[in-house]
Amino acid sequence: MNYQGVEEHIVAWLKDYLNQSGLQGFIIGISGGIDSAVTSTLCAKTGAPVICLNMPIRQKREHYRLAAAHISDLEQKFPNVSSFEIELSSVFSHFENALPKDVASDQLSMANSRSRLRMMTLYAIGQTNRLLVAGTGNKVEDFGVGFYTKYGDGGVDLSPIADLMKTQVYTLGEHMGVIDAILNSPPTDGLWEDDRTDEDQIGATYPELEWAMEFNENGQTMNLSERQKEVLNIYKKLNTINKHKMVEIPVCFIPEQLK
Ligand SMILES: NC(=O)c1ccc[n+]([C@@H]2O[C@H](COP(=O)([O-])OP(=O)(O)OC[C@H]3O[C@@H](n4cnc5c(N)ncnc54)[C@H](O)[C@@H]3O)[C@@H](O)[C@H]2O)c1
Ligand SMILES: Nc1ncnc2c1ncn2[C@@H]1O[C@H](COP(=O)(O)O)[C@@H](O)[C@H]1O
Ligand SMILES: O=P(O)(O)OP(=O)(O)O
Repeated sequence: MNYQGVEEHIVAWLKDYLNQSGLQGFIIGISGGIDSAVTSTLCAKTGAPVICLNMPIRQKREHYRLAAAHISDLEQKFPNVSSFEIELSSVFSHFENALPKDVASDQLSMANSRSRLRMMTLYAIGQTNRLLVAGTGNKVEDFGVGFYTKYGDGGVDLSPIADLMKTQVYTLGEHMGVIDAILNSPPTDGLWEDDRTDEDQIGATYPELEWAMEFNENGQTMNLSERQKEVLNIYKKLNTINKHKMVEIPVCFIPEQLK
């Protein structure tokens, strides 16, 4: 892949969309992971105003530090980048306390609620400052395994890196000078009370999932190893149960004779 060409293409695409939208710039949540680091760097390169938000929710110290280090690096390199830190832990605790006990103790529901609280915050600050919310999803997460929160980190205005596989996002990040600490840290959604990585949750690495996505799309026939069969099963299962995130919302159309 021609990474310089890809960088220039995405930056031009962002500028073009921004011009057509009539808004002023971009806002992005920064987690300390590679996707938000690359997306924010691409947005910064448009020269338009960019706000980076660090939004800890009972965050692991290490994730918080990585996000802060990336934001500081970007602010030093680009005068059009500014940032806020919005501590959401107490808001999240109030929300938890307002919910029925069985919901508040449902870890998956609460993990996704963290993501939705961040989405709400991005749109609040974005609207006041006339900014587009930039999405950070990549191709294998968004269109392969659907590994994101519906209307959480999936609730965005535009998706600059959604046609790049996760491994390509890493290489683009390296090409654009994203800090080593982020390039070297394992992907994690940081939505849980423990330290689980994406690989722990999914049961396969991103390179394995990318292989499965391509294999599945190309309809190849070959002898598969036991591990390849296992990975393909994981991929197909997630792709199927999360299909609803990859298609348009079903609309109940009213037949003409009933109108
Ligand atoms: N990028 C990341 O690494 C990242 C970011 C956020 C979340 N995550 C992970 O992604 C996962 C998200 O969990 P999830 O997918 O269960 O939550 P989700 O909220 O994204 O999707 C589940 C919801 O979708 C709806 N739904 C389910 N089946 C449907 C169907 N057939 N048709 C229409 N709607 C349907 C229901 O409202 C259900 O509650 C978690 O494991 C979380 O840790 C990863
Ligand atoms: N702590 C965070 N602060 C700001 N934005 C965040 C934070 N954690 C996550 N985000 C945003 O959500 C997406 C997806 O995050 P995952 O870590 O992959 O779940 C991330 O790219 C940020 O934009
Ligand atoms: O979306 P991010 O930036 O949190 O990246 P990752 O999922 O690799 O942690």
